[in-house]
Amino acid sequence: MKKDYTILVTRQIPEAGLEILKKNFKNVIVNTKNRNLTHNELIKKVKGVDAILCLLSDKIDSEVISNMDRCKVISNYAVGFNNIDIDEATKHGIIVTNTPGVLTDATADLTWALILAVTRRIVEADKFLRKGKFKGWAPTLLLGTELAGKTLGIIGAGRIGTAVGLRAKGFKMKVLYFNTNRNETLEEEVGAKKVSFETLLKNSDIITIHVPLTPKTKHLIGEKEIKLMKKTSYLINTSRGEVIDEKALIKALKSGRIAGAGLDVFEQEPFVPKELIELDNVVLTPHIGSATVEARTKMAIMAAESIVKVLSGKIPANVVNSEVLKVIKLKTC
Ligand SMILES: O=CC(=O)O
Repeated sequence: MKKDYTILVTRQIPEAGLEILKKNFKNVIVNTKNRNLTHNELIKKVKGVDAILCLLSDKIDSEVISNMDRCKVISNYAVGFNNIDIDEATKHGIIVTNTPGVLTDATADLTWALILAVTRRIVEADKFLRKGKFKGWAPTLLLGTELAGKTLGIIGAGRIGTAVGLRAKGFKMKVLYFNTNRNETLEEEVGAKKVSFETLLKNSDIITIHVPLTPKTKHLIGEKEIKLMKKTSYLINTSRGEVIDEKALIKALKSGRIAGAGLDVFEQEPFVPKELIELDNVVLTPHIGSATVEARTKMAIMAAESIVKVLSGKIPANVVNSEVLKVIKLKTC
C-alpha cells in the first residue's frame, strides 16, 4: 500500500528511482523543468514535504532547511554532500543520505580519461584534425607524455582514490598516496606507498585529487603547493572545484609552472573562467564524473531506497549525519 507521504524530487532522475518512489508514496513531486530549482523555489517547495531527493547543485542551506516543516530525510543524489548544511539538518532532526559506492568506477574511469586526454593532447589533436590541419604523419606532431614508469600521486585514497590507483597497474605506473589511514588494498595490489603531502607533491608526475570538500580541504592546492610540484607534472581534479585555488592554478598553467591539468569540477560551477577555456594544456569536462547510465541509474535507486527506508522507520546504511540518530528513534537495517 502506498504511504500518504509527499516527496520532492528537485530534478528529473532516471526512471528506476522515480518508480520506487511512486510505488511507495502517494505524492511524488518532480521538477520537470529543464533546469535546477532556484533557491527561492526550493524554500517554497520544501514546505509540507516528508522527504526531498536533491542534487549536488541544490544549495540546501539553513534557510532552506528552516522551511522544512515535515521533512525527515534529505537524500542527496551524489556521494559528496558539501551542498548541504549538515549541522543544521542534524539540529532539525533530519537524516541526510548520499550515494557512495555506485559511482566509484564511473568516476575512476573519467579520472583516467582526463589523465590520458591531457597527457596525450587528445582534445588539441581532435581540434587540429577537424580544422583540416592533418597533412600526414609527422615525427614530431603533437608529442605527449608517456605514462609507463611515471608516478601517480593520489590525494585521498578512499573508494574513488583506490579505484583510480588500481587502474594504474595497467599503465605500469608507480603509485604514491596521501591519506589519513593506510590503504592496504593499494599497497598490496599496486605496491603503492603512503607518503606525506609534501613528498607526494614533489615526486608525482600526475597528481589526482579524491578528497571530499570540507573546511580543511578548501584550497588544499594553492600557490605554495603548486610550487612544490614538478614543472612537468599534471594536476587532475574530479572531486570538488574548491579543493584547488583556481586562480593559482590558472597562473601556473599560463606560466608553464606545471605541464597541464584535467578538470571535471570548478570553484563556482557552472561558471568556468575564460582563462581556463583559452588554455590548450587543460582538458575540461562539465562535472560528469558519475555520468554513465549505469552509475546514474544505481544512484537513483539508492537515493530513492534511502527515502523508503527512513519513511518506514528504518535507518539506511548511507547516513552521513549519524549524530542525528541520537535524537530520533529508528530501526537499524
Ligand atoms: O560529484 C559527484 C558526486 O559527489 O556524486
